[in-house]
Amino acid sequence: MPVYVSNLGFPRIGPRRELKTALESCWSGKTGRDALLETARTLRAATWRRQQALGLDCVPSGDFSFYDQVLDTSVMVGAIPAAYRSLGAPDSLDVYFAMARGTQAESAESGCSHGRGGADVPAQEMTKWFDTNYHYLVPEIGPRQRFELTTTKPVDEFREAKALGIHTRPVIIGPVTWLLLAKPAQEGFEPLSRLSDLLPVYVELLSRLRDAGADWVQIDEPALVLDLDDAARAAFRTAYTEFAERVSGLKLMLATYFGGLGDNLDTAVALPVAGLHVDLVRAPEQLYAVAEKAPTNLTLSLGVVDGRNVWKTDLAAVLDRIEPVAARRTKLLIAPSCSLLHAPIDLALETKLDPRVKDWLAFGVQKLEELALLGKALNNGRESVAEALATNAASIAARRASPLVRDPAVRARLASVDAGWSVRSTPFAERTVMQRAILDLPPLPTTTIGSFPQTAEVRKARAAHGKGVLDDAGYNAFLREETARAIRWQEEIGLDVLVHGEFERNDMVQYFGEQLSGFAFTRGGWVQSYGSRCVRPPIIYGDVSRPMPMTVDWWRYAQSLTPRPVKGMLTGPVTILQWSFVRDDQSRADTCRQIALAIRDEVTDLEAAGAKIIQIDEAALREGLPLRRAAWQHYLDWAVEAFRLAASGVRPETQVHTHMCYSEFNDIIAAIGAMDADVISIETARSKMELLDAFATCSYPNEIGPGVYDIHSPRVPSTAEMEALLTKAGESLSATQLWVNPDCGLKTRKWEDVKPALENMVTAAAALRARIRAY
Ligand SMILES: Nc1nc2c(c(=O)[nH]1)N[C@@H](CNc1ccc(C(=O)N[C@@H](CCC(=O)N[C@@H](CCC(=O)N[C@@H](CCC(=O)O)C(=O)O)C(=O)O)C(=O)O)cc1)CN2
Ligand code: MET
Ligand SMILES: [Zn+2]
Repeated sequence: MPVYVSNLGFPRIGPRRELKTALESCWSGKTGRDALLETARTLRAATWRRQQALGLDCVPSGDFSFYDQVLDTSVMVGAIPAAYRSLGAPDSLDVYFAMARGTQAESAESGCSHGRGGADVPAQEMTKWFDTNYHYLVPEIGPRQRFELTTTKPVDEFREAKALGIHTRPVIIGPVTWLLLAKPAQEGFEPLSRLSDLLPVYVELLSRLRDAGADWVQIDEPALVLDLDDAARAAFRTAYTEFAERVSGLKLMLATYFGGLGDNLDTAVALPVAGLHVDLVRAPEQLYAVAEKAPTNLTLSLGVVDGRNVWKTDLAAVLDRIEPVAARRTKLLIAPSCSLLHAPIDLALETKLDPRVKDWLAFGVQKLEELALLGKALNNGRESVAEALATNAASIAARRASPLVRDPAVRARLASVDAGWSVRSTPFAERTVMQRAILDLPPLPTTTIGSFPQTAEVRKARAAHGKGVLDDAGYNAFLREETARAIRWQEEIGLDVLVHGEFERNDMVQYFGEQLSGFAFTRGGWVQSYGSRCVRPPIIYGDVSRPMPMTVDWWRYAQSLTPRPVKGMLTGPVTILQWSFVRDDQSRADTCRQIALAIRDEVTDLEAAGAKIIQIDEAALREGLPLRRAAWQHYLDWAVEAFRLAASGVRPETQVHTHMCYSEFNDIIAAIGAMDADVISIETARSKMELLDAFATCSYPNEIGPGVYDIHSPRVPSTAEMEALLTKAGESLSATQLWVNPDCGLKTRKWEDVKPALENMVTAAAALRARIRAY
């Protein structure tokens, strides 16, 4: 039996972000719904045809989404909270986009929204998909949730492909993972307890897929790589036994990814499914155990090409490992480790990359080419593709031997770092006294997280500059004007600690990546982050250093305009690491330490230029946490150490801030304390300050700015709302500890929302100050 070549999912944004453009155009009312549907159909067709042309035996369908695949699943099974149901038919795009984005902002926007009547409904909560920078919309499940098949999206898309003559393997999210990702609609409730009510909907869906002609269905259960309790393991047995008993004539490929099955392996191989996909990139060591334990009639899908990174696969090394398995097993597939959702689409579009580095890379399309090649080598012998294998081997060898990846100066410097480099010279209790004397801020000082709106004008100017249409002088003058306006406005409304606004930055990671040595960056290597929002993660291919100051001139200019302190604004080493494609030839910890030294240089340069406050954002610290608890401590040790290495080169008078968003702090509060930032700002508005419990319980000693303004929504919070949140914060923390700020940066918002919101925030802080003074 041959080895089949398959894919688990392809990016849906389109090679030129066609879906982003169509979505935003529709949301803004510029184009209608039909145009959006048409773009989506065209993209799906092109994606299927392309994969078929690449020689895949197994092309996925159902991996398309207008916003998020978890939201698709929620809507499909009817998990639509009451607030959204009044906005339209449950299977309509009105309801779908309302769940994704809330409704207040769109009340003025026509195209995609009909009959909302100015409803003010917030979006569903968004959080990170496992350890990726992709966000999903969190399902909300209560005890009375009625499940019913509300859309037949997977069936529709299967038929759509079939009509084009392409027989696909539909992809759906499995019921157990979906329930484990859900949050309870009321405290103390366990969404997983609703499994038996959910299963009939899945049975109906699977039956319909079979009736439509599907023979295999890929059912994603990445939760199988997490630490699971007995109840969760039992849920897997219940669900898949039910499917085996109630759906005949359909084979399920149970897909696991982002890690090894570990102690869930016995559970997984015992499930009555026809196939099991395992991630052999994150967990290569599990190949032996999986092959050993999997019954011979279980089709194995081996994830041998990295779906989470951009490096060419060492094809000979993969063949060395797979050939012995292929010789012994008859039912075998090869695939990417996970869906290609997390990879950029096509390297061929990168015309400006250093050709030496480009030769080491494979994006989504190239990864599928690698798989096709591996399939030929396994089925027809390596000699049948000898030339292609030799070319691949040459690229792998060139990268390994390249002087581009090693910088002796960086290595020598890192070797000379001693423990003293990552400790502030003075303890916080003494630093804070010195900082207070210098900064002379009122109690409850107000500030923002850094970015101000990235308006169309700002992006256009940058695009024009990139194309050479706007020269350096013109671009700089434009950015200075934006910055000056932002500074003036912050002074006017009475913010205490100002920011320059980050207008010069395309993205908080890419901006630094473009200036650091050892990094490459792409023109079109977009990856979806959430909805229509995308990022171009830089590629770290070599040792990292900072040839020149990166932010000092912008800071200096902004500070020259005002007597109030302007924060120096940097992205921290863990976040730069986490949101880049990282080299796979050394540990993440080592790469992170190199970045930390580069940021440390920037920190000390900002201080030398006169900055009294420097913020080092570590937005991704929590998401970098390994999926398995056993690996946490090791990660936290090196991640915190890297932050401290970046932050500790300054005098005690210099105040170091950090910022984190989307963080569940309870589990990692000790590590956050160990970062020893003088001030931390965190996202707390949506959770109504619940996050602060962790800080209060551990008597967190340093200063904290709990976000009082949810920036992910265009809604303008009232003064009373923010005052109430601050009062609540004051109950768990001391007033001398508190700062007042939004949840996160304001780059995705519009000035017309930001202005009243921040004015209200300043008023709320003033009201609270007055109350404190009255005591
Ligand atoms: N890397 C990263 N990850 C993160 C965040 C983050 O800020 N950065 N924040 C959190 C939430 N995630 C987010 C991810 C993306 C965006 C975002 O706003 N992305 C922008 C792109 C940002 C960017 O790179 N902008 C470039 C390119 C802009 C662009 O599209 N230009 C046009 C032309 C310009 C025009 O005419 O409009 C083009 O190149 O085609 C720039 O400003 O220079 C978008 O999708 O719209 C926001 C939040 C978590 N993860
Ligand atoms: N300084 C950054 C900003 O304000 C921090 C964002 S965290 C995703 O945009
Ligand atoms: Zn943030």
